[in-house]
Amino acid sequence: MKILSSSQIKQCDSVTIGKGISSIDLMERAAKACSDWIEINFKINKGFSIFCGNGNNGGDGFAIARMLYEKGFDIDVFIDENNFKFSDDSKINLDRIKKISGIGIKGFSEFENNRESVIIDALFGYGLNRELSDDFNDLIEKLNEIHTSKISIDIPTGLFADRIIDEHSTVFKADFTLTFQFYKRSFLHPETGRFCGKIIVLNIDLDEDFINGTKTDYFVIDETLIKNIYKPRKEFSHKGTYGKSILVGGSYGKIGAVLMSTLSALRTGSGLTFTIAPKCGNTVLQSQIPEAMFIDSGENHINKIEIQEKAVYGIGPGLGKEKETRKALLEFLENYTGPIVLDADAINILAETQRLNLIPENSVITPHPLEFERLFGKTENSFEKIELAKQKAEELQIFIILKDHHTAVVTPGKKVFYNITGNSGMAKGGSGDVLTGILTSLISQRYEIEEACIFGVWLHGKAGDLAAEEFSKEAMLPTDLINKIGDVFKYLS
Ligand SMILES: NC(=O)C1=CN([C@@H]2O[C@H](COP(=O)(O)OP(=O)(O)OC[C@H]3O[C@@H](n4cnc5c(N)ncnc54)[C@H](O)[C@@H]3O)[C@@H](O)[C@H]2O)[C@@H](O)CC1
Ligand SMILES: [K+]
Repeated sequence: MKILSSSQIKQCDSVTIGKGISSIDLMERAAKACSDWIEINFKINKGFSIFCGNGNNGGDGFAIARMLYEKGFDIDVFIDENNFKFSDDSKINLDRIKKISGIGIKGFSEFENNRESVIIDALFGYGLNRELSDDFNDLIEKLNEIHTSKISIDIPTGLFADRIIDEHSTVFKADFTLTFQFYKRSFLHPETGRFCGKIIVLNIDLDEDFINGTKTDYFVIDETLIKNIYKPRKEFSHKGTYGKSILVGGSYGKIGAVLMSTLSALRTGSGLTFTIAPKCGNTVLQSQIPEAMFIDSGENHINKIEIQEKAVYGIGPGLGKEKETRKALLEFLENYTGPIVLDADAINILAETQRLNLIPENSVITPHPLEFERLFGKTENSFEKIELAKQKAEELQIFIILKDHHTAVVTPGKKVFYNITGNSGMAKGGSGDVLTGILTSLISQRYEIEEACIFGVWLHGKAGDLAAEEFSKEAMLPTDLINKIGDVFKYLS
């Protein structure tokens, strides 16, 4: 799914309006999508306090008020008593509710939290273009202190669609954000996304030709995209059809890391799977994963990485940074040109030796925020981090998978794909090792690298979501996630 900027969304709204639907009817469609969703999901709540601004976001609020009232809910609407200048469509919808005697319309200052009503924020949407005034800040701070369910329409008021906010900004803190047609970038970054609660994207049939023809660097990985990428296994095939994955890692005390990568590669469908690890890992690897072949290298840490033909390497899990291991990695990179997945200590070694130029083109690196910083330096915030990642991905012609709550795949063509599967139960040592195995396996099965990255992060998160469902976020382990990979493939096929 494309992510458009606020000015592109505005244009998209205008183009849609230019092609036959009036703006007031488009607002009606948007409000209907919201009120239908609210009716289904807030059945047991009787009352709603709806805070409306003066622009079209407020207009949505007035129309939602009318529709929820018609569905039998108690409604109070609150408006800015110091500003009676409304946008045209907002004014029409305000006039419509003025005719309904059962809907109370009051000033913001008249709001008293004297009943258990759900609060709906229709103050500002994508039209916000400057910091909020003190009056709005005070109102939002007051609303944020109230313990009741809160819903934002389109965007939590105080957030901009596609940029960072000052860290002291006041923002409405929603439990649900009902947003129209597109994710907004700010929903996907940690500094701003924390205000959105659960995000519900409501389709309001904006003009498809405009959306298809609009250029953007930013995308959300959705199931439509995944279903286009996923290649079901062919019946007439053999193990050679599904490639050769070689997982390289492990050191004394950290054999589990490469074990999990290897197992993940197998569970993702790799045809032939090898592990290069030090001898101390032989017994555990061979007994835990009889399907994988073991190639030893060193006693307690890797001292050589053998080059094999037609293989895809995933290097780094549990690797350690011993002098001999560093040398082995650099030597390997000097002599190998195929795509590689580099993670964990492989990334740290490259950062410390500043040998990033050795990474073959079209390789994948999977840094978490701290590893990214070691590689490319500090940034002020996560929006800047994405921009720096785009620049580096292009410069080095590699794919950067920036691991975070919403992991982002950054391509050498400077496209950014945000992942929305996954959960905080995956914030545990070992999850990254699983991702390395999945990615290596998908690339070895001849998925295009970009597709492998997109599919890999989605699959990893989805398996994590299934593991959390069964075991809880607290108790789930990366090995539980590996055991759920099969269920994700079943879900897809
Ligand atoms: N026909 C359309 O264009 C549709 C618009 N929709 C709604 O309309 C919203 C966008 O509406 P608008 O463009 O009217 O904008 P908003 O309602 O978000 O903001 C209203 C106006 O307030 C002003 N403003 C910006 N920052 C301010 C600040 N800090 N303090 C005070 N005033 C400020 C701006 O002039 C802005 O246009 C969307 O988020 C969505 O909710 C939906 O109804 C779908 C269709
Ligand atoms: K809003």
